[in-house]
Amino acid sequence: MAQQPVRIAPSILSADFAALGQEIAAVTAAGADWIHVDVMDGHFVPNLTIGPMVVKALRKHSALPFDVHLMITPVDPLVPAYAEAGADVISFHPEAGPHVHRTIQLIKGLGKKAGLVLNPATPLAAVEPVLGDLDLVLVMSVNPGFGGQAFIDSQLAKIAALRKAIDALGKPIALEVDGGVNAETAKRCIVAGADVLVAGTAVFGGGPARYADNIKALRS
Ligand SMILES: O=C(CO)[C@@H](O)[C@H](O)COP(=O)(O)O
Repeated sequence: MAQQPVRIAPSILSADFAALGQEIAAVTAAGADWIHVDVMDGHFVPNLTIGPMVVKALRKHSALPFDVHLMITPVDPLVPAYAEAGADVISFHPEAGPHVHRTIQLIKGLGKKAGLVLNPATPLAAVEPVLGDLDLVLVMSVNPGFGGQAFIDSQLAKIAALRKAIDALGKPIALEVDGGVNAETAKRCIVAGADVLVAGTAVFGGGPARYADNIKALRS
């Protein structure tokens, strides 16, 4: 399926954690398309963030799709809790469990969209055998764990190769990029073929008065 109009998914990792409900409502009003929720377990990645109870509590603050990126291992035991909490898209890493295809089926069986995430050093080959089973592929353009890192240019070639593979399949698989995305790198991601941009610093920087302009700058 051809590249879709760009959707902007603010990463709430860069929001004010003391006011997450208001932050989500504010980016929703400012024109965001999805809400990106980074779930980190403290050992798959060196940071600890958001449990399913928090996702459930946040759900009522926006009607936008919740795009939940699970940076946890093992992943399968916690997928049902995030599905029940209100995730719409659930993405995981091929390194996070022994049976990638089974995890995709688990997510889809719960009525959710399934995504696979490629770290900067994870090759394209990790997604190829299951590409047709996915609703989304997320290319990490930083090593996951923290916001505010610099975009890794070498990931643009991976995005371009995925664009070709998705177009060849002709399926509506979203191609998402996350990490160091700002108005300048966003352009290069879109040219390479991305159609969902995750951004933390570039959306939440400057406070709520800037959110609408920040989102517009990324989209344009
Ligand atoms: O998942 C992650 C980091 O692990 C990202 O979602 C970051 O939260 C993006 O932050 P910026 O690079 O846009 O500041």
